[in-house]
Amino acid sequence: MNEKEYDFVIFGAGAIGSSIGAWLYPHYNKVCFLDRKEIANELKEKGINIYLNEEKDKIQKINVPVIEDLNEKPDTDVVILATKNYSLDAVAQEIKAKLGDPIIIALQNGVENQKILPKYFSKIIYGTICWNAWKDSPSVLGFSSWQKPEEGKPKTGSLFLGTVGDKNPELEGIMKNIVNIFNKGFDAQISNDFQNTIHTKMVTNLGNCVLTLAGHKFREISSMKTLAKITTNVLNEGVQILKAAGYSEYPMDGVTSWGLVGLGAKLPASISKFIFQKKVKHYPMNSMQQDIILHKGNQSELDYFNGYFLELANKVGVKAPYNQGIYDVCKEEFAKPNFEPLDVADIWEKIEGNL
Ligand SMILES: NC(=O)C1=CN([C@@H]2O[C@H](COP(=O)(O)OP(=O)(O)OC[C@H]3O[C@@H](n4cnc5c(N)ncnc54)[C@H](O)[C@@H]3O)[C@@H](O)[C@H]2O)C=CC1
Ligand SMILES: CC(C)(CO)C(=O)C(=O)O
Repeated sequence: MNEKEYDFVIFGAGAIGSSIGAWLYPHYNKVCFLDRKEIANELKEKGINIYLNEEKDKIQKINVPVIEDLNEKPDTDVVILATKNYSLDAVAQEIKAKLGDPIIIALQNGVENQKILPKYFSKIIYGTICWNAWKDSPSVLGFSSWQKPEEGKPKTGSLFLGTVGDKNPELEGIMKNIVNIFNKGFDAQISNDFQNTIHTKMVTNLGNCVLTLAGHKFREISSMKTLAKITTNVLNEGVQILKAAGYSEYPMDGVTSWGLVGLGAKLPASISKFIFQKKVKHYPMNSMQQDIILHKGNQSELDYFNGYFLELANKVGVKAPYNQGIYDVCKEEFAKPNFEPLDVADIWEKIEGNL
């Protein structure tokens, strides 16, 4: 096949941008990373040091090309946008001003990017990420793969790419070429049903804020049963909202299935906590825990996940008391200058009145 050789810039060398780059760059070298000065400098000096799960003894160092400004790469064909949703508008303006209208691959969780990016760009491919990654420092990256082990194949993550709206044959062709390039380094596939793909993934993201609020993995959890009960009900409401809004499930390896969510909500919490515990092992540290607890920030994607579902619930007339309660508590707690995760019993006390 006659493969087009695109020049890629990964805009945002955080957990997701760095994992994609670390998997791809050794097999396809027309890739460079862009991040803020301090992060860029550390990456230039130390490379990306990547490990799977807790296997820090098997860390792999990959030296990668890094830039601090898009003006250093005026011939960029494709920008892989791997920033959070809350940075997206400013970043889109910068790309527009410096590169015009390149091909964009948007990797955010949620659908806020579908509102923002079409204001600036005409060739947008969206992605749904099926792995969890975190940064111990700008140059040290851990990830958890959800892939079943395959003999002789290193584990990576899986990425589902798709377009939204009317199909544009040129963009579909570009997407196929990009998938072929990505497959040199990691598993990428095309989803012909992108809205259902990203909405299915977002159900899992509804739990991000619960685990952040409760400090899962960061503090003692006084009742795993209560944490499981809250999280499972938050996710189950998400499934009911999506069904009422006409979405259907798009199964992806590692992404919690709607059947399992429903079962978890139906079973007594003393049993569903075991399903919950097994599942969260896939997500050692979700992206919101990284923002709020690890990096001690007060910006998060709460509004683009639970906030979006609450708006949808309102539109389709579905009640979502768990999501509303948790959203309200997170809004208040995450805004505090020195957020400290709450005891799960206190979270329960704050939300149970509204259930
Ligand atoms: N971390 C995870 O496990 C997963 C994350 N996601 C989603 O992927 C998206 C990216 O998440 P992460 O990689 O975790 O975020 P991150 O916060 O680790 O990385 C974002 C990077 O973008 C950089 N950045 C932001 N604005 C910039 C600017 N103006 N100029 C230069 N660099 C800039 C930041 O410095 C940071 O290094 C989010 O929407 C998240 O929800 C999806 C699945 C899993
Ligand atoms: C890994 C996962 C699914 C955890 O919820 C995620 O998407 C995130 O961290 O934002």
